[in-house]
Amino acid sequence: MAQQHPPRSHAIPSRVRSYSRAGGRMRPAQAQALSELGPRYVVEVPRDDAVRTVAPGFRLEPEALFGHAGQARPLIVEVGPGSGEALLAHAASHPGADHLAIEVWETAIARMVAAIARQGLRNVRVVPADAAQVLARALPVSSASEVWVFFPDPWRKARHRKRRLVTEGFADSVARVLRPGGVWRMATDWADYAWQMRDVVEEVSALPAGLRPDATLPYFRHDDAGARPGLGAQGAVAGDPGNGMDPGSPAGVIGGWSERFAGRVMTRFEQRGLEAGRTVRDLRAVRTEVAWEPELGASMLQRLEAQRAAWDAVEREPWRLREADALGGLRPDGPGRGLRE
Ligand SMILES: C[S@@+](CC[C@H](N)C(=O)[O-])C[C@H]1O[C@@H](n2cnc3c(N)ncnc32)[C@H](O)[C@@H]1O
Repeated sequence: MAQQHPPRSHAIPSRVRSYSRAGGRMRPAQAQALSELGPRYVVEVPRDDAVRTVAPGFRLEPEALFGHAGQARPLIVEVGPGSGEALLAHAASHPGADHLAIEVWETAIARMVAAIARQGLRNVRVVPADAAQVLARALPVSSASEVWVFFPDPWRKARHRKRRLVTEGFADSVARVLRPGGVWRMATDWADYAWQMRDVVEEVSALPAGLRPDATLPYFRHDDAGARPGLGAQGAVAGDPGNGMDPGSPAGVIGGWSERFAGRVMTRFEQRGLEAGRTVRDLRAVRTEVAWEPELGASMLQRLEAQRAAWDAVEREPWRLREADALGGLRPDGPGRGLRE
């Protein structure tokens, strides 16, 4: 069946900044690498009203960008790749695929372009902009085979949670750019963020948004399997309450974690989490072949908007908690249902 897309409006992507640094001081060698190599690898992005924003009318054309207009190739998009270790390793071993890094931090971009040039990679380009805006409007619909978000900034404090990148709105944009069958990969070392990611994917897939959680390790609603090593896929039987499994959650269909993505290179962010004794969790969601009915898209947006308004009201008037809970959606004070590590 031909893929149809809902007439969704992405006119107002989040202006909440998910990053703490974009500029900063660079070493002279990094500044030189950026000015010499930037024109070859870094996409020039017309700005909206601030640095790292994307002008509303700007459209990226991946095939033209990689110099093979009219010829579709796999496209891997990494959001916040830092210095690009994972993406560049993948690009080196997959010369037939294009790789797009969307990163805001200039120092990381400078390191990345130096590494691209050093390794002689011809299939990597860098977009220096807020990924929330790039995915929401600059990348074409159904253009990416994979979207990666590894170790996004955790924003631990409750009042900072709203800065987290992985939200329902972001998930909707990921669904927008993924091709049917395309894969969204995530990883984090923060338990409550992992649960937020899982909740987001579940929430968005409960609406007909075209993302399906693709979990291979079942989770336990009442006692976190992911936080208890040894209780992995082998330790649990789907739907068996005797195993502590939530009887209502068939393993591998809803929720849960994925095995570590083999293409994920160990970075200092993962290393730091492991050294601090945190559990690293991978998640995966797949873009379904769902055919969109215009009314479906509209009702989905309406529901999301109602949920957001309800949770906004709770901030002002905390006694509205029950009403907001009844509407569902993500609690802004951090889903993850109280999991601590
Ligand atoms: C904690 S680092 C992780 C880097 C890398 N993914 C890794 O696993 O090592 C998060 C990165 O995401 C970038 N980032 C945060 N928000 C972003 C956004 N909205 N658009 C693009 N990059 C973003 C930050 O600049 C930073 O480089």
